[in-house]
Amino acid sequence: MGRKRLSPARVAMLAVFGVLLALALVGPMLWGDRAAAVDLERLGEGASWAHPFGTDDLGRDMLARVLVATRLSLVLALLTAGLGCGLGLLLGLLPTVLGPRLGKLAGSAIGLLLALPGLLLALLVATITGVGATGAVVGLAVAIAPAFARLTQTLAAQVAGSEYVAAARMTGISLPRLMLRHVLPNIAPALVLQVAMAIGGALLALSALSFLGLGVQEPQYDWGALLNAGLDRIYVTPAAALGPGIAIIVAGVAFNVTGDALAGALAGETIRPARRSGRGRSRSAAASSAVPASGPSAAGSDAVLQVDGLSVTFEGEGGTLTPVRDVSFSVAAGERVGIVGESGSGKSLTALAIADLIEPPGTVQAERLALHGRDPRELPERERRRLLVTSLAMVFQDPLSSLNPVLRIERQVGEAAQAHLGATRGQARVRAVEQLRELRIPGAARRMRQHPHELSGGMRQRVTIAMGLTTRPSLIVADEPTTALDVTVQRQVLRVLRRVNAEHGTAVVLISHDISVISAFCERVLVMYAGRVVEELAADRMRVDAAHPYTRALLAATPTLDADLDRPLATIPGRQPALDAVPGGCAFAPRCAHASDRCRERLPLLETLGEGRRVACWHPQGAALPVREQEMKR
Ligand SMILES: Nc1ncnc2c1ncn2[C@@H]1O[C@H](COP(=O)(O)OP(=O)(O)OP(=O)(O)O)[C@@H](O)[C@H]1O
Repeated sequence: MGRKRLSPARVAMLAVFGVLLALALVGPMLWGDRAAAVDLERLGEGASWAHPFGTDDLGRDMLARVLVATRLSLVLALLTAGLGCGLGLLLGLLPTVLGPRLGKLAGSAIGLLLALPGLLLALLVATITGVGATGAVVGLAVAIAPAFARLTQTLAAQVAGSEYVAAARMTGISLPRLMLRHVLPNIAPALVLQVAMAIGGALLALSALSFLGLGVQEPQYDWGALLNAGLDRIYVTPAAALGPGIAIIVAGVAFNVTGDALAGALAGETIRPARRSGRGRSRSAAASSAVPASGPSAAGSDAVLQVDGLSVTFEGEGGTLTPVRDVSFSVAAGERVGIVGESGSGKSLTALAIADLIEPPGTVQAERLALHGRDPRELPERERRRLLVTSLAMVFQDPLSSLNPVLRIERQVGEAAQAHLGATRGQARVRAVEQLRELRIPGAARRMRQHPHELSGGMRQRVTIAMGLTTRPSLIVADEPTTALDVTVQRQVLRVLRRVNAEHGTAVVLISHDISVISAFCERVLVMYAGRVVEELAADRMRVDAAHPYTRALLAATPTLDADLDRPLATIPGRQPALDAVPGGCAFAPRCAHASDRCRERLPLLETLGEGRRVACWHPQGAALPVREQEMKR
């Protein structure tokens, strides 16, 4: 990324800002005596060579007083903005930190404070704390805080909902660390600009209060107090008011421009917009975790993952939606299982539920949801988090939004090792380089120093996989990991996953809407439709064994090497039912050529047809399959 050039106007304002800071530092030392020197022979004089801004009522040089007042004016403005923004920051982070219920309360409190007129609030507090500089600073700080809190709240909510924060949460890091490392750095550029504007605003407001006699009191003086003194004689000797007036305006603009430049520089260096998937909700990220060498025990089964009766529901204003219904499956150690289905069939929510990443108002119900035989929901919070973090790695669709834009690769890849294996920063770094090398990422040591935006899409995805593998996971759930990548890079990424599976025996659940990707990569496939698993079968037998009309339709819509190129590809007529209109019987019935009245009225259960083979259909196609009567279950 090329460095953006500053415009001449910005450079000039930055120079002015520097001059103001220098004046604040040395002004009172250089001109303090002259500013305090009373000259009874030159009372209230106009502009002259000796006194460019004239003199005040006691004959003191106005220019010297304006220069000396720079320090107090700036210090008070900085204090006000610092206090106000600090209060606002704490208040604004509360909704994110406190969780949904208490957070809502904190959000309402911010709304209430915002509704109060700022100036009234400032005057009220200033009256309580007493007229003077302290009262003005505290009063204005309280007035600034609510707006800053609302901005912080909005920005933090955006970042907290991002995939890289989900990824960081999967590493099990503590809340303060999550806020400090992942949330605050990403909202900083917008906040810096706001702080700079708050300083400029505070400068004006403090000057106004001093001008009204409510701010700085004699013998101290700031630009506002000088303006007050000069304004009395504005028609006689306008220069006396001009000096402090110009100082206030120039300083206000300089702060705003400097803040803007600083925010731009921060944003330019750190944040680039996340590439959206273009498929509704963009979801991608890498969440990482892994199993330690000892790993959780398989508790009498070699299933890495066991899911029984999993449903995900969302309570909304229009009622309850259940996008995932009664999903059951297991994954054995070292197995490669695919989940395929059209967009909206519930694949990703299934993955998120497994990783405990469903956010309220979503809820997860399951008879069993066990990793290595242990159901995280039955464990105390710390153990639950640790089991998840040390058993499961997730790789999502868009690698750019999976990675925290402000952190170097080394910090992100090493994070799980630091948080859960007790690795020091140095050890985590070594582990991270090893991991990148293991994934054959060229120039691993150099990559470690880079930020996500400096890597190509495929490289980023490999880094997100590396994040997940740092602590040797026994299961990787990869949700559309190649959808955002071009075909060549897709192949490289799948090859990486395949190698990890082969070399470390890591089980992989690969989620995709592309049945050809799934059948090429996986050993076993689950086909999902409208939130349910409708068929499970061996990947290499798909074209022979597929019994559900939906699976067959998906296959027919995928070109094969021996396909007749003159014939158009088959498409599946109709569309999946909306979540609030899933029919009572088989959800695929309205699109199915074989549907009967029974299909429309009664829900077919997922029946076991043999080892690793299940189908939920009243009229399974292909080889002689029994058509079973089943109980209706919704
Ligand atoms: N937070 C939510 N609130 C309500 N509905 C949701 C929420 N998240 C997802 N859904 C809905 O649940 C259904 C299943 O979503 P999911 O993302 O699991 O589908 P998917 O099969 O992974 O599709 P895609 O590949 O497009 O992501 C969709 O209709 C989706 O709109």
